[in-house]
Amino acid sequence: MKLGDPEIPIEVREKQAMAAATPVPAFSRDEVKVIFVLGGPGVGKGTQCAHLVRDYNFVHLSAGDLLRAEQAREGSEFGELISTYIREGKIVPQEITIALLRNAMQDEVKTGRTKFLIDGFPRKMDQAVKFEEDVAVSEFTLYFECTEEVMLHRLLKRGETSGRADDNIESIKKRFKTFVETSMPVIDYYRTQNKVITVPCEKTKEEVYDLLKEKISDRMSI
Ligand SMILES: Nc1ncnc2c1ncn2[C@@H]1O[C@H](COP(=O)(O)OP(=O)(O)OP(=O)(O)O)[C@@H](O)[C@H]1O
Ligand SMILES: O=c1ccn([C@@H]2O[C@H](COP(=O)(O)O)[C@@H](O)[C@H]2O)c(=O)[nH]1
Ligand SMILES: [Mg+2]
Repeated sequence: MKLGDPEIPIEVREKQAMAAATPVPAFSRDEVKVIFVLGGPGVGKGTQCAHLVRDYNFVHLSAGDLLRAEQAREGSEFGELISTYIREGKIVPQEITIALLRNAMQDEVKTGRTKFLIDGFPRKMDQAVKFEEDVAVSEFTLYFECTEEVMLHRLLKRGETSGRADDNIESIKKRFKTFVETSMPVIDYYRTQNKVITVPCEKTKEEVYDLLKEKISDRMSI
């Protein structure tokens, strides 16, 4: 049976037509530029993204922030699930996170903003594959690197005021484990494609940003 075949029920033909009309991925590399921002918990991804937004007019989409907003949204059917996954340092099923990212990107593209820093995503191989198939192909990945000792110190300090349910020692240990076991393979995967720019993050925020700018200076015309 072919698309449009009159033997196929009308509802099925309508669905086929809609699927055929939706481009895959939703945004081409001409329409949007996507940079993934990865690194261990508390390494400074959000901090460095804020600098890039200030200086280069990127849209900063933190997958964690989008999940926290969805968790807090009244009437969300995923609120409890997200809350549990975040506390346990586990990766929320990709369908939820990708839908949130896709919607947020669509809103921005409508207003003409097309350069995205996607922070803290993809954290698991299935997310990487599905996002690039369905939403957009990334230009490259920024990988912020630091020792666990330094990250732990930063997270515990942030936890004094952040109010985040996962800035406590039990959750932090679980987040580190998830990062090593589940997220590092994503970085390794993009490394095999020569799409990773690694930035050491032990120094001060300003020193890290100077190094970051140096490392991406030839990519900022995107
Ligand atoms: N280079 C740095 N030196 C010292 N403190 C830093 C540095 N970079 C970030 N911080 C601080 O460390 C904490 C974590 O930074 P940030 O929130 O940017 O990390 P993150 O990678 O986005 O964390 P998460 O993975 O939990 O979202 C914040 O309190 C931030 O102010
Ligand atoms: O793609 C993602 C990104 C994040 N999560 C969950 O959110 C927390 C917090 O993320 P931050 O980037 O540290 O703000 C993370 O530990 C995961 O539980 C996710 O599931 N999927
Ligand atoms: Mg963050």
